[in-house]
Amino acid sequence: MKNVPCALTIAGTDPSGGAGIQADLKTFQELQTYGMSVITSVVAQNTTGVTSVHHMPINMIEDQLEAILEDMPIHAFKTGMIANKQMMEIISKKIEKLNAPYVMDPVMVATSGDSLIDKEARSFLRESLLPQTALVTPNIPEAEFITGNSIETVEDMKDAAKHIVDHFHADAALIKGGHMEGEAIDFLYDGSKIHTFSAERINTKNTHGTGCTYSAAITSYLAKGYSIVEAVRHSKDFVTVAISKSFELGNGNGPTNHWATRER
Ligand SMILES: Nc1ncnc2c1ncn2[C@@H]1O[C@H](COP(=O)(O)OP(=O)(O)OP(=O)(O)O)[C@@H](O)[C@H]1O
Ligand SMILES: Cc1ncc(COP(=O)(O)O)c(N)n1
Repeated sequence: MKNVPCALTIAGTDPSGGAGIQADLKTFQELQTYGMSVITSVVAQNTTGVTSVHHMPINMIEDQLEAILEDMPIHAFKTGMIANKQMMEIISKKIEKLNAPYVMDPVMVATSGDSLIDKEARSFLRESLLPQTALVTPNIPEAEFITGNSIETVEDMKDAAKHIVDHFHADAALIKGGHMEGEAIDFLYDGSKIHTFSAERINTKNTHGTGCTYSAAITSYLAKGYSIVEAVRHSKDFVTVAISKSFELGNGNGPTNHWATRER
């Protein structure tokens, strides 16, 4: 079979299968996109939190990227957890060669509250990687860090989306409202217009990996050639169904159900 959409994730791992590389590959597979992965860090974690982290040596990250670049087509790619500035520098150097829409999930802190990237990396992400993105998908605390402004209302969320595009030169910004009260409402600014995506809030604690799953779904749709607005629209449905049918597994925040859309 030729002309299969191919998507790449560059991220950390989750052996419990709900977040990181594992969530991304499950999502790519569900959306019939050929999935590939570059591992930045091996993270010992589960639904209750992170116990330890082992960072890949920088040359291993570079070699993994080169192995794919030399041999495989890439129609869209995403980044998740990139723990330090040295990793970001090597990824930044390859973006031109990757030559495909870049979706950044600016992962900083896990649902469990554990910090996943260091302070220097947060600044590098904002100053150097963000301007190269087709879309960035911060949750509220991440958007607050990027803009330096506090976000309390939906108007603040819309302002943050505009601020990220206008000042940090992402092509588009999607501010996710999972951490707000009430409706699960997200705002996308694409440089010309604010688009609103909303869903009823599902009463569950099982939200481990929602951000990873959402950005992986968007990457799949971009690999298939959808516009940013249509990719976000379909992915919002995908993540909402995955949360509504989430698994009661583990003792902490359980994982979402990546195959839920199939059964609808
Ligand atoms: N309880 C919920 N019910 C319905 N939708 C939700 C719920 N929680 C989060 N969402 C939606 O899930 C998507 C991910 O949003 P969220 O703000 O939780 O991202 P995140 O914080 O990056 O995720 P994570 O929890 O994986 O770190 C968004 O579309 C958000 O609106
Ligand atoms: C490797 C990795 N990447 C990202 C997350 C964030 O996901 P969540 O906030 O849902 O735990 C995570 N826990 N682990």
